[in-house]
Amino acid sequence: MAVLLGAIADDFTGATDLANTLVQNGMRVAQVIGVPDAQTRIGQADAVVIALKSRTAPVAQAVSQSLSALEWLQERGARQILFKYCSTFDSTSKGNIGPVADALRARIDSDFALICPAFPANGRTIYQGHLFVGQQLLSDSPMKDHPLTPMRDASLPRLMQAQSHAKVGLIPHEVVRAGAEGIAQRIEALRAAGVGFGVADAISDDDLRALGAAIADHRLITGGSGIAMGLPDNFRKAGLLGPAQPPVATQATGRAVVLAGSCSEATRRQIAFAAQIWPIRKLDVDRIAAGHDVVAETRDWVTAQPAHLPVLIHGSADPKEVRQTQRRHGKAAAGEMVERTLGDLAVALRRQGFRRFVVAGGETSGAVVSALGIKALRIGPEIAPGVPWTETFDRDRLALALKSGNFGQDDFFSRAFSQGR
Ligand SMILES: Nc1ncnc2c1ncn2[C@@H]1O[C@H](COP(=O)(O)OP(=O)(O)OP(=O)(O)O)[C@@H](O)[C@H]1O
Ligand SMILES: O=C(O)[C@@H](O)C(=O)CO
Repeated sequence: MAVLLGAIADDFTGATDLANTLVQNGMRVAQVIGVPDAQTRIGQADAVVIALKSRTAPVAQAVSQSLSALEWLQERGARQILFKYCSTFDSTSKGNIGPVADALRARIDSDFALICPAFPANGRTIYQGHLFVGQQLLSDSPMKDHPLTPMRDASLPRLMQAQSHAKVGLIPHEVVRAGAEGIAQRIEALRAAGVGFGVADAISDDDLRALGAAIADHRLITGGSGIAMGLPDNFRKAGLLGPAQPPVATQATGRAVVLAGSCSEATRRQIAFAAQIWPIRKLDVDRIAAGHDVVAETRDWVTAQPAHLPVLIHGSADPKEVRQTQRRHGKAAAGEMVERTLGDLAVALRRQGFRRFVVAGGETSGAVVSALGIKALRIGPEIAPGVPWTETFDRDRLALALKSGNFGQDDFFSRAFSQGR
């Protein structure tokens, strides 16, 4: 059976977020890690989400990986392609959202694509082209201090225009609110004016569903997981998608660990909460840089903890400390050292019988999932908006929850291990 929707996600937590939305809206979804090869089995899937680690990769690499992913999806007959990026539009003036979207648009030969990172359930809304995080403009939110992609502007048309060769326009809320027909007319007008990308305002799930209905025949869509909400219904209306199946709980049993690399405010609050109930340990970036075997030291510390409790290991630090660490070691190197250490730790802990992993942060999830050699994930029940449990297909099952840095309640980690499966 051909794939209906093919998605290319620029990080791993973003991929599970999107896969979760599609599962919640009744699609069978396979999430694959990296561009699949001929051997990758995806089972019976209505949608395939390819998780890349391209958000902060060099531009040329992000573009070429995304085009390879596109080719694989097109070979499987995908009717519609969704380029999934972060609901906080994580990028720099060089990219990678603009260059990847430009390249996909050219390859698909689509003259117009939507830009809509809105995710109202997690407080990301768009009004007059400005992205809000809760009550704050993106540029006033904690995203201004992100270790890799600090967001210092909230205007999506301006952010996109700096990265893309195409003309960028706006579909304002008054049009979106009026429904799918008006949205389609506005898109036609933008197209006629030579606009290649249209930022769509959206402040509610109803807005996202109206947008979804208006873009049923678009071959390329770009946005956050929210814009995917209305897409399964388009396939259902066209008689291509069967009735919804509820997600199946994960089966993995074994010790539980949280590996956190995200430095977001939400993750730091979640770590502080977990510190009251579980053993937790912070990685020392200077010791990693000095060549100490921090993986072995941390693994030995884990072994000494009570086996019935989850443990939490984090690189995460507040913005001031992150800045100081970056000054000492360089921005990319500091991030890479923490990611590599957490990835190697995941491998060491799997050898010690750990089977349930919560990973905080998109880049961090990329590092951990790659180190564990995971090729594909099945999507299980939702723990919090945008974060499902997932499970590997192998006989020696691992359950993983890949948590976007900013997502989840303060007690997310304990919720995940107690109720999420
Ligand atoms: N103490 C630290 N000093 C410098 N960099 C750090 C430190 N701790 C973590 N990092 C790095 O910060 C980056 C955090 O990015 P990551 O994508 O994992 O989280 P996030 O951006 O909050 O999550 P998401 O992408 O899901 O929104 C990683 O590269 C991580 O290695
Ligand atoms: O859209 C989001 O906020 C998340 O899915 C994500 O991409 C975090 O890395």
